[in-house]
Amino acid sequence: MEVGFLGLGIMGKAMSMNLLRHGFKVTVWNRTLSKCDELVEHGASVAETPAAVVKKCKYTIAMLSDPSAAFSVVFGKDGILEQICAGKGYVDMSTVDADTSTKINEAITAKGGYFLEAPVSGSKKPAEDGQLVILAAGEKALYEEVIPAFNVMGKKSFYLGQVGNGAKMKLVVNMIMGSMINAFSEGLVLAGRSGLDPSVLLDVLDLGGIANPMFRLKGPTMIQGSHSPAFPLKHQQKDMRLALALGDETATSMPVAAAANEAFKKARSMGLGDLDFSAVYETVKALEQPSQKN
Ligand SMILES: NC(=O)C1=CN([C@@H]2O[C@H](COP(=O)(O)OP(=O)(O)OC[C@H]3O[C@@H](n4cnc5c(N)ncnc54)[C@H](OP(=O)(O)O)[C@@H]3O)[C@@H](O)[C@H]2O)C=CC1
Ligand SMILES: O=CCCC(=O)O
Repeated sequence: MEVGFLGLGIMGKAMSMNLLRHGFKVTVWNRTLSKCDELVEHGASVAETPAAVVKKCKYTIAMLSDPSAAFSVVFGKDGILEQICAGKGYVDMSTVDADTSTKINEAITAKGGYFLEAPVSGSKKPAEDGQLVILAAGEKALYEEVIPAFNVMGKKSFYLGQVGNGAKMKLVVNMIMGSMINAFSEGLVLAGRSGLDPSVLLDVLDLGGIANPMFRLKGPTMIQGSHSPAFPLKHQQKDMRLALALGDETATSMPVAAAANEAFKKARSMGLGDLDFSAVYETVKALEQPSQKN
């Protein structure tokens, strides 16, 4: 199977590498073209523009940073719309909001193409290991045609119906995750300031009812103050912002998520946006220690 792949950031690089490893013919494009070199070493072809990828491939997958990037590769000069036509499919796996996906779907289908949104749960390591959870919605026929690629990139694919449902599911998941990492950060700092060993807290948490892979994976590196990016904090803040907008649309009160978003914004203002989202811990640590006198 031949596929195009747009966007070779942390996730796109790992996902396209996986496709190559499993025998797919992959044509890649990235805004910063030099990032294609490593994929070429592993057998990929390169195209100069998103339009050139679509011209060459029946199916094109994208994994881009945010709604603005997703729009840019579709509607911009040399973008997808210049070549998409009947018989070609476009699969956007970026995390965006339902409105962005809907507008892209309308533009692609107006040209006769097929569209599927397919954001993913799981980070750098699951992407490298082909263990993502894929949240697809849109054209069912396209979903069925690209299942071989999803089976290589992920451990489970959900088909969620109409365009927008994949984006919404992904934002709900990341809203929960963003709130959890904030509560976890506060717990680690509270333990330390209460004279407890945060490492022992990790052991206690891991044996109880709120044990989870995220605490297990991030806890030790957070305690060390190491936040090498797997999921950049700026993207987590984007997801909180989009989830809160979904809360506005549906009149859903989310005070916990709103507070978590403020912490991610604070982290960005401290220059931590390109670090892992676990760096939100540093904002809690940075807050002045309360006076013991009162
Ligand atoms: N990292 C993670 O753990 C996960 C991330 N996601 C989501 O996946 C998407 C990608 O994440 P990730 O790989 O971590 O992000 P990165 O920041 O590592 O990569 C972003 C990619 O988007 C490209 N890009 C950014 N702006 C534009 C633009 N205007 N036009 C064209 N290309 C652009 C970048 O190109 P360039 O190289 O030129 O900058 C790069 O290829 C995001 O939506 C994120 O929320 C989902 C699940 C997990
Ligand atoms: O969007 C990023 C999700 C990261 C994860 O699921 O661990």
